[in-house]
Amino acid sequence: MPSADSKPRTLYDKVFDHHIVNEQEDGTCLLYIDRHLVHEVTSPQAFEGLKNASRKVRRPDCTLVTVDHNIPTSSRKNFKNAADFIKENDSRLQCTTLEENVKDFGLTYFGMGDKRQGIVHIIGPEQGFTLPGTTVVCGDSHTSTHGAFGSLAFGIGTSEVEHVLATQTLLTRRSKNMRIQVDGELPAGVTSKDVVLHIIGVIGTAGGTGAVIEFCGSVIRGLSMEARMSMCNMSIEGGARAGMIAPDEITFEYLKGRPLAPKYGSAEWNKAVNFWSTLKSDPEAHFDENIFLDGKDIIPTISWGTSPQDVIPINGVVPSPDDFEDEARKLACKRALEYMGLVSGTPMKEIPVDKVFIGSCTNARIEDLRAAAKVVKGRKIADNILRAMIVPGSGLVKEQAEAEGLDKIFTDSGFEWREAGCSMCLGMNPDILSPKERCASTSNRNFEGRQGAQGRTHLMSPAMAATAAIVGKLADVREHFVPSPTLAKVAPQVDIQPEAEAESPETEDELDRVLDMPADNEPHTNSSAGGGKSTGLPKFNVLKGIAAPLDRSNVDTDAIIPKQFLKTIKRTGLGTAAFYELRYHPDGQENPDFVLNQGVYRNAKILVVTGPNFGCGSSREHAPWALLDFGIKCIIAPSFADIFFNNTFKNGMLPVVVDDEVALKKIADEAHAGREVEVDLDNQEIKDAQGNKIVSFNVDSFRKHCLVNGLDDIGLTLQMESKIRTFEAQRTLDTPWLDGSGYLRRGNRGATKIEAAPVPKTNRGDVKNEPLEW
Ligand SMILES: CC(C)[C@H](C(=O)O)[C@@H](O)C(=O)O
Ligand code: SF4
Repeated sequence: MPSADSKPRTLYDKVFDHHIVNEQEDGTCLLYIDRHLVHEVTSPQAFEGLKNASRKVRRPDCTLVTVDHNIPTSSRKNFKNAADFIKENDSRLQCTTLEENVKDFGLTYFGMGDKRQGIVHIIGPEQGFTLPGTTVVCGDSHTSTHGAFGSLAFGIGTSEVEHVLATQTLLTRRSKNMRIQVDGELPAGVTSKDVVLHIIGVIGTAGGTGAVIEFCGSVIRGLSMEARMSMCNMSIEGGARAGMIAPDEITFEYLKGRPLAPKYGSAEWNKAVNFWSTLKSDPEAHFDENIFLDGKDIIPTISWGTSPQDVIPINGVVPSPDDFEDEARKLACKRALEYMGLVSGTPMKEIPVDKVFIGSCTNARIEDLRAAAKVVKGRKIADNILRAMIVPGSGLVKEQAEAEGLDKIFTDSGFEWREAGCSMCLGMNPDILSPKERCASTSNRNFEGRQGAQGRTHLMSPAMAATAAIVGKLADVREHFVPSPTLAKVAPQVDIQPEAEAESPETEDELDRVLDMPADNEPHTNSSAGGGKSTGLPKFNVLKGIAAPLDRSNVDTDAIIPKQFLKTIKRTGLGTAAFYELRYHPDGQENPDFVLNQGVYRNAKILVVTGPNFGCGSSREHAPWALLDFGIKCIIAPSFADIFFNNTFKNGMLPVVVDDEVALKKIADEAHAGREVEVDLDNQEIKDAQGNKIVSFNVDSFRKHCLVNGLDDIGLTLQMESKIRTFEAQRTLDTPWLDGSGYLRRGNRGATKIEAAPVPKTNRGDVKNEPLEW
């Protein structure tokens, strides 16, 4: 718990240090994970890996599972089971596979028949599963949401999901510290969504790369928990590994009475609050980067383009490529305007809207629905609006909203009142935009095709989306409706009080009791030798081959592999899906202009990207899987988004950062000329076809060691068993409330019973012996 020395530390440093199980000389840390959230899209391959290696889930009591991305949001009045209810074959298969896995591994699951089901980042906080000072992970980039509680919460890829399931730890490195301080006060009508969109406009989508952001200042302190969650949620859109806010009275108030939080008023609660109150940055703590903003300068903000950094105040005009100095930004602006069907100079408020979506893990909490309902109450949506949807973030949010009569307000004004799920945020279910439809959306990503092929997304706050629905155009909530204080400052606390099943200890004596350990009161240990073996990886030493040039910046993982291909339960066969929207025209014909459709590049082994921030956006490991299946084993770029970067190593691929412009140009010239390039990992050099060195590159020594020896890091981590056990024993003493309680207790009492669904066969390779060595 206490730091090794008394150097002033940031909130992030404190939580990180508190969870180190082991630290290697090169800075690779084995971090203990307190909370693991799981959903259907990024878990099937992880569970399959466990099964192939005969491994168990180490801490079922620290794992919570739900379905959210694929499920329909139509009425569940006649719901019996997922297998009958979900009409699309691949979506159904992914959900029933999850249900099978939940049963096989004895995990707590909120399925579609359970009102606690919802978007994974809504239900974690709602249940009190997310607690201050914890490490929280999920195979989902918006895990950053949970940082609003002062937890260190970040998205991981599927290989890392498997690692956490098997070991309850993760191999990671320290991030930089970035502080974003928003002081002063927000003008009326401005919400936390406007603040975070404004911030992303300031720092850019790569601004937080390699860093954890701490949001602070009087504006942040004045926000409700829900508003704080919306902000931390979108730290990933600013490129950060995570976003954090120091816990305070508002946090503790929110946690009171939550089923999985320590019982309010108990000795355990008091002990927890004492600990949580220490979780703040020391006054002298060092931040690698500081951004200071004044709340009064922020006005309702919306996006105009196809990246979350393309934002503008609602009273602005559509920008022109000439507004940007940087060549890459000029090009990106031109392309975005074409895609969005916008003309430079058009006032934003003159742009008509076709559809309105109020939902997603950013803005589908009760407070968001209240803010939208205030705007639409007694008014009708405009005639030109083809469809307006409200998708509550969870069954409990829906129930609460209905108890307050919000559903009636929405349906009276012409909105559809849906069931909980991710819905049109990414359109993995039937809720999608048609080509060229323009949507006012409270979600977090406006990438090309995000809400439906050729759909056009404008990001904004719930009050602004509701205003757009009534006006029929993008509109300023402040001009149309008298702003209420709830839009500006602290909104009322959430009233949701799900039936508590927790039996928190009442006395100090009970504090050393572990409530929810597996039957034998021990974690489910996976051995590193004998019983648990996993697939090794092919070795990576020297790779020589054709390099395909890609002259783009901020290539997002939605572009590398669109959502429709995420419904697979396999890791292989995704090569045809790589860059799908760029490689194929809407009629299915190849686009001859895209590099991977041209001559020698069809056999490229290396991708040379000349713009920064490759792989930003979602955590989908399907992105490296698709590239690998296409034949690409190495990507060279000036910079990468953090999660994508990690995911490539886990698949025996090598991402190489070349930020020297001259060297990168030389490599790109070789690629453009169709000549081979050699990536020599042993010597850490990139060479031309003749073997002449172009540039040296850096790589973490542990990662290199794993790549050149083809090592699987789960096997390596399992050798740390005694250290993990020692850590867990100390954790039980220091923070006993983190050992599962309530419905997470032994035997999963309280969790929904799952009907068996057959597990289809998949084609992951056979288990074979792996080399084990740190
Ligand atoms: C499916 C999942 C991997 C993805 C993410 O990581 O963000 C999704 O939630 C998204 O919003 O694109
Ligand atoms: S960003 Fe959208 S798709 Fe991703 S978890 Fe949140 S609601 Fe679901």
